[in-house]
Amino acid sequence: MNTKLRIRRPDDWHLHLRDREMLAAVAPWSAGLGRAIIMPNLVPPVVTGAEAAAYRDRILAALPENVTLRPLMTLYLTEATDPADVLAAHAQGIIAAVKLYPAGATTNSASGVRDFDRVRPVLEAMAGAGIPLCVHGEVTDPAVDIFDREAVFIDRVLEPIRRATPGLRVVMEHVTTADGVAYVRSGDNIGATITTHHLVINRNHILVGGIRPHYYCLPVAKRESHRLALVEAATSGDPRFFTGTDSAPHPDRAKESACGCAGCFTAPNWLQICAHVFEQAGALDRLEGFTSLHGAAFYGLDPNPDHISLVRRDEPARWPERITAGGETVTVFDPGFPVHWHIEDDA
Ligand SMILES: NC(=O)N[C@@H](CC(=O)O)C(=O)O
Ligand SMILES: [Zn+2]
Ligand SMILES: [Zn+2]
Repeated sequence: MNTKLRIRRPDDWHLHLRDREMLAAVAPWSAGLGRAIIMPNLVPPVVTGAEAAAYRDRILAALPENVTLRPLMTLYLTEATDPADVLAAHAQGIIAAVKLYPAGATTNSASGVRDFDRVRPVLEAMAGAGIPLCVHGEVTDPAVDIFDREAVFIDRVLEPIRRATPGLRVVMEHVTTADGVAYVRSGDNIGATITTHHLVINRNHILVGGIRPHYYCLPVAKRESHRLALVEAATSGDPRFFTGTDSAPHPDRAKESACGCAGCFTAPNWLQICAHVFEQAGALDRLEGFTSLHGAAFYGLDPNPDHISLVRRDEPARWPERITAGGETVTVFDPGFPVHWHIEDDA
């Protein structure tokens, strides 16, 4: 039997589109979105309003014609960021948010923040203007176990920042722990994105039976009890939790390596997989909130005006195992089970 679910066109509140050949190869896979928050961790990073405007133009040029995707740009916060530039870029509609990477926490984060006191004037300006701060929430202290870095970040960095900057709107990006979920639920002016892959894999998927580089991302997937907390949060209907795929393409050569880099490429199949997760949780009626309503509300935007349909069919949905980008291949995230949800664009 076919089941059809019609929902507002989804948005993605955490997306890596990269640049040059990779941008050209991956952008069409996100063309069905309404809006996407575009991450600024290019090499070199997108630091100024002018750089964000130029990057937005490169993204628009890489998209097929007549697509709906509206890229919402972000600035990469550095210790040298000028509050006036952030405010001007926001006032001109160039940026929707600012991204905080603790220096060294993840891919291309070397220019991130080491001393959080040095960005206080920017954060205060953002709080005053209502500009959200998107946070990669992991400490980089080598003494902290990698599986504890999100929980420790909340106590050592995030809570002090939020106390010192009342009114600052914060998105805890790609939350991966029950601690993160509980923290988001405990406060005001805070939301969280949850990725599709963290809804379906736990740390065993990365390590049991051999090292699976295509399941390695940051924050690293945690134990099963945390995955269950993420599924509960995503499917609960709580508007503080919304989709951020963190689709993060890397060449297979860079992932299948003695020191493989972090990131899962989920743009081609994240929505189909999300429908599966919500179906399994008996929460299909809450899928639209998670993919299409809660994030827009957090960012003060209306839902997209148009709709798509998700149709459950007996035959599994298909997507390529890998795509090519320039001379490289990029492996598409494999959920490890058949997914029967297919997308139909109603636009
Ligand atoms: N999530 C990842 O594992 N990687 C992201 C960076 C990030 O979002 O932390 C990337 O840019 O590759
Ligand atoms: Zn991150
Ligand atoms: Zn990311």
